[in-house]
Amino acid sequence: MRVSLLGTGGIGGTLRELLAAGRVAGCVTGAAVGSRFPAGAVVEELTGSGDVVVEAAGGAAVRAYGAQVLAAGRDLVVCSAGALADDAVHAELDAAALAGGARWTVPPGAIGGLDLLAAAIRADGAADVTLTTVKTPGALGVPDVGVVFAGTAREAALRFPKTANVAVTLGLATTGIDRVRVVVTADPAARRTRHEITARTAVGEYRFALLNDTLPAGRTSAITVWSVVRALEELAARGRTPISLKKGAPS
Ligand SMILES: NC(=O)C1=CN([C@@H]2O[C@H](COP(=O)(O)OP(=O)(O)OC[C@H]3O[C@@H](n4cnc5c(N)ncnc54)[C@H](OP(=O)(O)O)[C@@H]3O)[C@@H](O)[C@H]2O)C=CC1
Ligand SMILES: O=C([O-])CC(=O)C(=O)O
Repeated sequence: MRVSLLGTGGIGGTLRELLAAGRVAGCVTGAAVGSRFPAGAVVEELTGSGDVVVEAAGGAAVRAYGAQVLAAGRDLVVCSAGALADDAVHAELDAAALAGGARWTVPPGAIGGLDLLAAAIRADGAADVTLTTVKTPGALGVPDVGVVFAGTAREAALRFPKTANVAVTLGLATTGIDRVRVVVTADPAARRTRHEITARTAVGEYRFALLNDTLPAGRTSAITVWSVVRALEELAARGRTPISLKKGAPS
């Protein structure tokens, strides 16, 4: 499977190295496009030599190119899940995927436990899901310390468009981005990014604590790269059948 990369920063650049080194089973490098690539030629470059495109370039890139990639019949792995806090973007990707006969998916990225939570919320009864995130003020882009945000996952994505992707991913996988509660704390002493997910469901109570090393730039959890690797390997093994989550909530 040929993998094209939209974004060549922390995630995309590392993926490019892993693909070149043969570290992604069943996958080879397609195109790699950074922000200086001529905008009018991006989609052709990505789709011309890729069966699947990994977006690791930010919400604006999802909006600009995501639907075009899908409409061209190429699968899309979306890292910048925060863009999906805009329902119109979500609907646009769905429509383009239908038109192009392609699939799009959001890998778990910097969090986990979503398979269990997506199962548990299907049981009859109420479910409360909360994400508590601790990052450095620098990673969050805030001057303050302590609790800097409390609200829904959708609100978190609006407040932190570059660094609340996991909130939206959790929302999509579970009770929805308007129901999942998010608390964000800025801690200058945080040596790792901490995400804690707690869920009370009809069939049990769950707590996942994730302590992630970051990529050198200090914001993105390194595990995100490996989450994409796993998603790509599964896509390759299953002939581009999507296996990661997009929407875990029952429809
Ligand atoms: N789902 C998850 O769990 C996680 C998601 N993320 C998200 O993944 C995305 C990538 O993260 P990361 O790699 O750390 O980010 P970086 O900032 O390190 O890299 C982003 C890359 O995208 C490029 N880029 C920006 N705009 C465009 C564009 N319009 N067209 C093509 N390339 C573009 C940048 O180019 P240039 O350097 O020239 O500006 C840069 O190479 C971010 O949106 C981030 O928020 C991050 C962590 C976890
Ligand atoms: O959700 C995000 O944008 C990124 C994040 O928290 C992480 O990498 O741990």
